[in-house]
Amino acid sequence: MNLLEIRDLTVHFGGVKAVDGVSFDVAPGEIFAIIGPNGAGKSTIFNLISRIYKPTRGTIWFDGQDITGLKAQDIAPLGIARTFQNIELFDHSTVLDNLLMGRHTHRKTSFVQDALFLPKVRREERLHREKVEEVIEFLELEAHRTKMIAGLPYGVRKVVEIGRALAIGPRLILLDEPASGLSVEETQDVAFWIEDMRRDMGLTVLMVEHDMSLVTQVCDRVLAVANGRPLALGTPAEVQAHPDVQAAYLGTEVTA
Ligand SMILES: Nc1ncnc2c1ncn2[C@@H]1O[C@H](COP(=O)(O)OP(=O)(O)OP(=O)(O)O)[C@@H](O)[C@H]1O
Repeated sequence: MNLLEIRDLTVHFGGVKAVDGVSFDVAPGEIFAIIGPNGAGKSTIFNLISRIYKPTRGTIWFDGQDITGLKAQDIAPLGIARTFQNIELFDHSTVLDNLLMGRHTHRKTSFVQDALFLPKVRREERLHREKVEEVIEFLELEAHRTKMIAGLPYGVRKVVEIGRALAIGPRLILLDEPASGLSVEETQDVAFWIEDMRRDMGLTVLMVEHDMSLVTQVCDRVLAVANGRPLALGTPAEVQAHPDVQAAYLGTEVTA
């Protein structure tokens, strides 16, 4: 069974068909990319999956459940985490606190229990900290754990953004342009982490990315979109060679 099934996904903003009849499946353990020129509708597909936008038409199924009608806050507890193109962290909190905030979606204790700091609360708190420490170790963030986000270089903030999503403990992670603004070396680190997310954490990865060298290196399959419409679906090599994809990119910058 597929982990994610998207059927005929469509959203119109006034006269703009931002996403128009997009269908694709993502298998458990797959690393899948959505590519396309600027304004193609890639981030809008992410916003539809994470229920920030309501589709005009179409359905989204996750792990056999129709999630099309769910609220945005119900998505993370199901096991879907995401990063944002424009990093969304708390600038005046530490790396550790930002990652711990990612865990809040799992809080099972009540406000009163928290205030009294009962054994159940202490146990839960310990579990959250253990999970966050695993993420810090995985992403090699030890040197930055008590630093404020605001003072960190862009490349490190980008990694913390991935960490915040991982701290949720998802089964599916949506990465919105994980390599944008990164150096070649930093992008290579991201490539290794994405592969390790699958191998060591059993994650399924859906990403939007412009950097075709990263896509080619890590992705099993790619969906190309333009003007909200699907253009081609297949391996990175098949999609890159597709005439409609090449035509869509004509006159735009593609990093290869
Ligand atoms: N909330 C919104 N209201 C109106 N139009 C929107 C909204 N969100 C997206 N759009 C429009 O939908 C289209 C697709 O935008 P989207 O951000 O999904 O593209 P993208 O492929 O992610 O582009 P980029 O690679 O530049 O990030 C654009 O024309 C955009 O202006």
